[in-house]
Amino acid sequence: MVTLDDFTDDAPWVPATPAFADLAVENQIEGLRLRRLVSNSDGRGTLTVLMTDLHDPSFVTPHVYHVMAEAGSVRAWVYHKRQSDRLAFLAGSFRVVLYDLRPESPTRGALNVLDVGAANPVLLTIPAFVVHGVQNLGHEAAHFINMPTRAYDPAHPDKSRLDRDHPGIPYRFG
Ligand SMILES: Cc1cn([C@H]2C[C@H](O)[C@@H](COP(=O)(O)OP(=O)(O)O[C@H]3O[C@@H](C)C(=O)[C@@H](O)[C@H]3O)O2)c(=O)[nH]c1=O
Repeated sequence: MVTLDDFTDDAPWVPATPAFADLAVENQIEGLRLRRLVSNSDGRGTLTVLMTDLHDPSFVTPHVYHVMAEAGSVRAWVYHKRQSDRLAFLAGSFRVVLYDLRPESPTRGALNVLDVGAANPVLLTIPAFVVHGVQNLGHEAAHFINMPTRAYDPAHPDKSRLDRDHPGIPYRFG
């Protein structure tokens, strides 16, 4: 008869590559943050930590959701007034486009175009009022995770949208 004492405890270990290292973005929009996601892989597959309060008590989330994006699909343009988005891309091939329309921002007018996903696994923090859009560049459905800083309330959805082809934004999704 097996008992709990028959199990072996994992030994303490030190990660070879620290997760969440900050990555630089050219002409980076103020408040935008790009951090490296590190996958631990073995013969069974991979495990990737998307967020943890282990080293930073503020690095937690009240709300997590999964987005399945059809091939070629575009989610644009949108901003939030009360939350930051924290988007985890670690599979597929996505283009994230950000545009700074904040009147007081030191980077007002800046456009950032980021290609992320399996080839560039990142956690992207998008501050409130920063306009953004996400496109699945791949030829099959792909997935990303959002862990915003506030829970989504259907009674008060925090989502402000503009048509993806609006001429006022200097980017066109293909
Ligand atoms: C965000 C959210 C949406 N929903 C519902 C509302 C709607 O029926 C469906 C799709 O929601 P939306 O149209 O708001 O999601 P969408 O426009 O696809 O926005 C997504 O795309 C990227 C670019 C983002 O920036 C995120 O805000 C993410 O929500 O899911 C929830 O039930 N819970 C949630 O937390």
